[in-house]
Amino acid sequence: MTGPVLGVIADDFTGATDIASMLVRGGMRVVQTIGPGAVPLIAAEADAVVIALKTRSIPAPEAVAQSLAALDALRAEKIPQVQFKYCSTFDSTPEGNIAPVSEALAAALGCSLIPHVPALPVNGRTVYKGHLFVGPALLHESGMQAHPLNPMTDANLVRWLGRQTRQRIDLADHQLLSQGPEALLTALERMRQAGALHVIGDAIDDDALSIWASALSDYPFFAGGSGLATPLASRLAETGRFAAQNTPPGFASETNGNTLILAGSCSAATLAQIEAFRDKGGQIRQIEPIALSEDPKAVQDLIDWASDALKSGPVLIHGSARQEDVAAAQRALGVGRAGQIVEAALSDIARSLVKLPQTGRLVVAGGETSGAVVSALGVAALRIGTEIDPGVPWTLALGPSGDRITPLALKSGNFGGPDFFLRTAWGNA
Ligand SMILES: Nc1ncnc2c1ncn2[C@@H]1O[C@H](COP(=O)(O)OP(=O)(O)OP(=O)(O)O)[C@@H](O)[C@H]1O
Ligand SMILES: O=C(O)[C@@H](O)C(=O)CO
Repeated sequence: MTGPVLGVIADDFTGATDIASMLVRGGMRVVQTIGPGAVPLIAAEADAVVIALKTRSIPAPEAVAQSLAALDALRAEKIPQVQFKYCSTFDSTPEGNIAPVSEALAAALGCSLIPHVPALPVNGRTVYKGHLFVGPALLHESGMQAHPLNPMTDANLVRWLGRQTRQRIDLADHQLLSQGPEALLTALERMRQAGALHVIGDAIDDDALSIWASALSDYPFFAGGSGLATPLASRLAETGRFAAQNTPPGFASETNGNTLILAGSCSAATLAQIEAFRDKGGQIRQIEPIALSEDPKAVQDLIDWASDALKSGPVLIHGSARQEDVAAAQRALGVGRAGQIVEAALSDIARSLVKLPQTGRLVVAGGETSGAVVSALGVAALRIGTEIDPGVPWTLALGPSGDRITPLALKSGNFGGPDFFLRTAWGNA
């Protein structure tokens, strides 16, 4: 029982912290690295290593190259089991990147079957007969059909993945799962022998995920969301692969100073969390990309305001805006530039404020936003601590030589309850 038993390659930053948190729930000590560079530095202290990449929306050949480099880092640590983690809403386009990346990783590992388990029931993402639901709605009627980068216009995952590959795709459906892990394993082997490379897995609840976890506990490679992580970790502990721990570190309470929240996500969940913070009388400012593009000094003004405001309480700064305001900014500046202006401003604010004694901890909302802020702060790795809400843990951000940067929470846009910011700002998180 030495060294990590599971390695994860995640296609975005908040998705990486999501699965890292789910593995902690299952009793694992988990570290997350930003890219593969810090893996040799930190892997030895963990049961699972999660490598965060930013490959979800880049061209497939680049995503494949970066994912293979991450796999090399995991193999150098002799980690026996690997998951490719993608979004529980299967975020991808007809070009990829789920099929190209998973196929390249499977080939490098000598695996001829790729089980996919995207479901995350705790956050409402379930798969039935190969169709992905978000809460009560089919994926393509859930709002995801209007996603700016990867509009998800078909809930049938076998069909959707089929647009990304010529390989055969089979379905392991709910009825098969109900026969238990042995029957599932036998069926997977039969599908492999019949020529399938990919198998989309149903899972409508945590019981189904436990069956998947039992069936896959000896599989060297599989792909999917973070839902499988807790039951898999429990299964690996039960079978003696690592010694489970029950008390993850609570990094947020280790510092004085107030919470700084930076939000770039424009998701419904994040907008509601911002309103709850405002209703509670929290100190709050909005940044607007059009105004910023005309007055670059505005960022410094905000930094000056926030460094003072943080002395008396938590602060929230958001680019996040309603769809019509985002659309207006995108029309004026272009989609890419509008986003970059917000990301650059939030990154500058984080860089300036994080080192002040009045800043006790940092919360960032949104995957792209988190990627920008984490890069600006020079974060190389995160130790994963207690869970705030499903898929969102407190972490301790470390620099390239293991130096402490700040307690940090990275929140996927749609994750967290309405009081998420309140709890990170005023405690009980
Ligand atoms: N007012 C605004 N106008 C235009 N773009 C904005 C505005 N506010 C934020 N943005 C941009 O919108 C994008 C939001 O993406 P991000 O990945 O951070 O959130 P998300 O998609 O909700 O999160 P996740 O990927 O975790 O689901 C960022 O690039 C951000 O800079
Ligand atoms: O799987 C999820 O839903 C999240 O971890 C994520 O990747 C959101 O972008």
